Amino acid sequence: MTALRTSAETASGTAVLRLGTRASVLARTQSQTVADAITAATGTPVELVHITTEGDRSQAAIAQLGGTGVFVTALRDALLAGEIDLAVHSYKDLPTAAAPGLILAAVPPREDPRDALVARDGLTLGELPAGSRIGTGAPRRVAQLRALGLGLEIVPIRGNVDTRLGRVAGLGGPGGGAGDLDAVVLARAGLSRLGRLAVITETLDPLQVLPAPAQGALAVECRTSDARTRELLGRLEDSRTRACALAERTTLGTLEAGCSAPVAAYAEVAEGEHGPELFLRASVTAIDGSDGVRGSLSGPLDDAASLGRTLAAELLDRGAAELMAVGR
Ligand SMILES: NCc1[nH]cc(CCC(=O)O)c1CC(=O)O
Repeated sequence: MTALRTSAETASGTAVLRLGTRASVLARTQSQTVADAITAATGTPVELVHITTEGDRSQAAIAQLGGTGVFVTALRDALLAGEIDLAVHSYKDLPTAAAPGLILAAVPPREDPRDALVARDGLTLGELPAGSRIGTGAPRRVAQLRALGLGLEIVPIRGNVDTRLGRVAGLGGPGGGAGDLDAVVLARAGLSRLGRLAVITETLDPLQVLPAPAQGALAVECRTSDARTRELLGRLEDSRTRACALAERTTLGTLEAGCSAPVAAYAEVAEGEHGPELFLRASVTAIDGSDGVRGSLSGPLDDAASLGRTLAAELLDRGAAELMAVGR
């Protein structure tokens, strides 16, 4: 890993916060957004430090690299070594297990968490003819797309957002990709952060395709012992986003599944009779799309974790573990 600069002070003597980021355009964009928000809220200057992770170096499928955490470990090592003061992760890429010595100091307001279809000729999912080739690498998306029964052919792909968009016929652009696919499915939030919402031909209804736990949310991490940084980062916190992500990820964790399991979960806050309530949905789908279970639950925001545990237990009762084992 390479620290571009190691200075910890500006000319005026204000302590600079060093923010570790992966080098992908999406990671740098997310990191810069958080850096700007910190500076706007606290006046503290933030500098970006580029860190290379195994997920960036290798073109192997994420599942083969050890699944959860390939994008995260190098950033966490740099935090623990004191080379950086904070790291910004896509929350959905974080392993569900806690990291000793580190704390999730802030969960900023979430982007639209839904999945998006980018198809040739402006087509929607329902308009794509049977046999159309749809690119996605996430088992959760593969399983749910197959379960729709539209006769789509799912093609495993990965790579950064531009690489994936370049595979869609007609979207290659200058020096662009092969255009060998009819469509790709990716997180709307990633396209939004990159200013590419215009390429979306359909935002997928969660009733058809439920997003990944914590999709669209960022996780800002620092050392547990670093009281100053924790205090500064606290200013970015959105407690509703944290509660939703916690409910979704507790569902995932209780199912003992990682980011490469066909598990989806989505929580929203709605006004109930006695104030805001959390409405949680989750699904587990066999990778071949042959079967699935889905459930929902609502309750107080303070009960986010227990809602996730209860919903996961219900799904396990209904055969979730057996569904996750299909095709393994
Ligand atoms: N798994 C990779 C990843 N991690 C975060 C995002 C997008 C941003 C987000 O979901 O917050 C993506 C790309 C995608 O799923 O299309």
